[in-house]
Amino acid sequence: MSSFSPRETDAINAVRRDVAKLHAELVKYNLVVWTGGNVSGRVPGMDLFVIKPSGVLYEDLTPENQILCDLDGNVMAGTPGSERSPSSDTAAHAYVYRNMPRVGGVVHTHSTYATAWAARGEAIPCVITAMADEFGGAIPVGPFAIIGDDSIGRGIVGTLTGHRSRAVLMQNHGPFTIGKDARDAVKAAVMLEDVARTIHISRQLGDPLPIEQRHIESLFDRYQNVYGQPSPARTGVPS
Ligand SMILES: O=C(CO)[C@@H](O)[C@@H](O)COP(=O)(O)O
Repeated sequence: MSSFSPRETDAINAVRRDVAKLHAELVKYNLVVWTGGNVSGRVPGMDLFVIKPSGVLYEDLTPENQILCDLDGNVMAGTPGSERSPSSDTAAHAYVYRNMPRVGGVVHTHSTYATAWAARGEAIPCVITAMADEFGGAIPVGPFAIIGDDSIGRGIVGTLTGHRSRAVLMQNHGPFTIGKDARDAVKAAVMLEDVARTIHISRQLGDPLPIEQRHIESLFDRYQNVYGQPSPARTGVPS
């Protein structure tokens, strides 16, 4: 039986709420069919993460039936949801959290266009400014890996460590995305599918034109550091 302080319990429950709610975004943006995707979130300050239960329909997901795991992917006994099996990809998510300490969220989908690129084992070239903004360059391909052990996680970490992209196309399988938190990882999955579709269509019409690296650099820097509303970190003003 796991026991946590009130502060730890609050932190866990906040991630449970976020992760449960964020699965609806996968449906909203047509990134999944049936139960074919998953979201997880690291619990800040704890060696724990929350992930969806395997095979449960998105409309049935609640904060209480999310599953709390340690960074080895073991379910924390006696915690809400622990009576169910965690996502099939729990080992992959856990491997990412163990080996990429700045990652706070992981998402996996089989979104159509990104998965079509993954089936070809082809990186998505950075030929539109939206990709430069969000990913800072091409979307890389990770190795073919069978679900069930650390293989997929090793492929994600091996591909994305030191890479600006928050998305990787696991060959013959589909996209995995990472972020500073679960919401950021979901955003990466949404934006990935959008650029995968656009560039696929462009390729049907001809050869897309490359963007000079210096322009990719300036676009990425602007989007990551200027775009949107001033953040408290930049202004010190609480939101
Ligand atoms: O890709 C796969 C299986 O190959 C899984 O991620 C997908 O079916 C979702 O499984 P879970 O419901 O998260 O266990």
